[in-house]
Amino acid sequence: MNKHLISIIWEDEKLILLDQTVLPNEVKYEAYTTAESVWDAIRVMKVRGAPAIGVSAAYGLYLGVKNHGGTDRAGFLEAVKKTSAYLATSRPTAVNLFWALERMERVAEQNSGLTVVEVKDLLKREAEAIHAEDEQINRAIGENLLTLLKDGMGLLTHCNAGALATAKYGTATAPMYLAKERGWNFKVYSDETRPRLQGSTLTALELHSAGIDVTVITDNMAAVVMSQGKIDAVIVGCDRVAANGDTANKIGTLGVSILAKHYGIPFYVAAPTPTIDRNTPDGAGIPIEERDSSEVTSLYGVQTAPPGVKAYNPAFDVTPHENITAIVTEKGIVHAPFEQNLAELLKGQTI
Ligand SMILES: CSC[C@@H](O)[C@@H](O)C(=O)COP(=O)(O)O
Repeated sequence: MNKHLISIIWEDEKLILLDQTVLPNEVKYEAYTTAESVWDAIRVMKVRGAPAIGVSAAYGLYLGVKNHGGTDRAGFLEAVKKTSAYLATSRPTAVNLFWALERMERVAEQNSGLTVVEVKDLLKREAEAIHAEDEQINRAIGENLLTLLKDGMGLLTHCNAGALATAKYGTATAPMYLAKERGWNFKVYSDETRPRLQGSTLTALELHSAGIDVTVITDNMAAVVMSQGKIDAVIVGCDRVAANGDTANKIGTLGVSILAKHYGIPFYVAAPTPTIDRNTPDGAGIPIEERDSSEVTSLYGVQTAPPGVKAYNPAFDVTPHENITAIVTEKGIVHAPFEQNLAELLKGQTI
């Protein structure tokens, strides 16, 4: 991965984020030192992608309480909960946000016997751990995905479940980076992914700059490349996997899954276990973010639909588990029956 394209850096008590809204034209890093500014970076998608949102929120929580004055432990715990609840309102669909915040809150709760200064330090270390673990998780997902793939295959991906969406490697892109290390050559097709263009501005950028063979297509070309036999497997990321395997991911993923089923192409979901939400029984319970309609009616500030026309902009859709060939986690590959096999995979995991 190009060193200039690291999405999250923690340095000198500052969260440094690569502004993903100006890629691929500009590589701009900004430093964040408050929970409010981190909330805003998540909301406007300067940082985006489920794991990256979780990591950023964890640092945001620490930044939000690190200057809390006084030594009153109950007051400090209250501040942690308040900051966590606030950061949780930044975006609704990626469960990693809530998972990371809950993990941070637990550290404060379970160590309430320590001094405020000590708990602050533990919170910082927990955010750093969440950040570091994400890289290991993604590498393991990549290794597991590689067992399902062969050198020379054509792969299709949607949105950006890449290194930019995570600490490193990405989830859906992890096997692509690992294959490159091994001298394998995949031919990757990246859906452009309207309305925010994560596929062309982010996935194509990071794969292309890593020397991986990537071809951008507009979303409405996925069917034709499949019909031409160019795609051997689809690999996508996820924002939340329900207990029965139904998977929320970037808008358009549902359509890609239907196409893959039609053409008999395996459809793999790359899923870190923190993205699996055992408290949501099925896809109908996953909150779907609806973003401003201007994302649909304009592109880079240029109006592309009649002013005043209605537009609908759900940011995610849910792929039913029937369309999924396998959910590939860092702990192993899960096939149907998903409900049973996901529960088995996560047995004993507390959070
Ligand atoms: C490893 S990232 C997985 C998902 O978060 C990704 O595919 C996606 O849908 C990102 O949506 P975004 O709206 O860009 O945050």
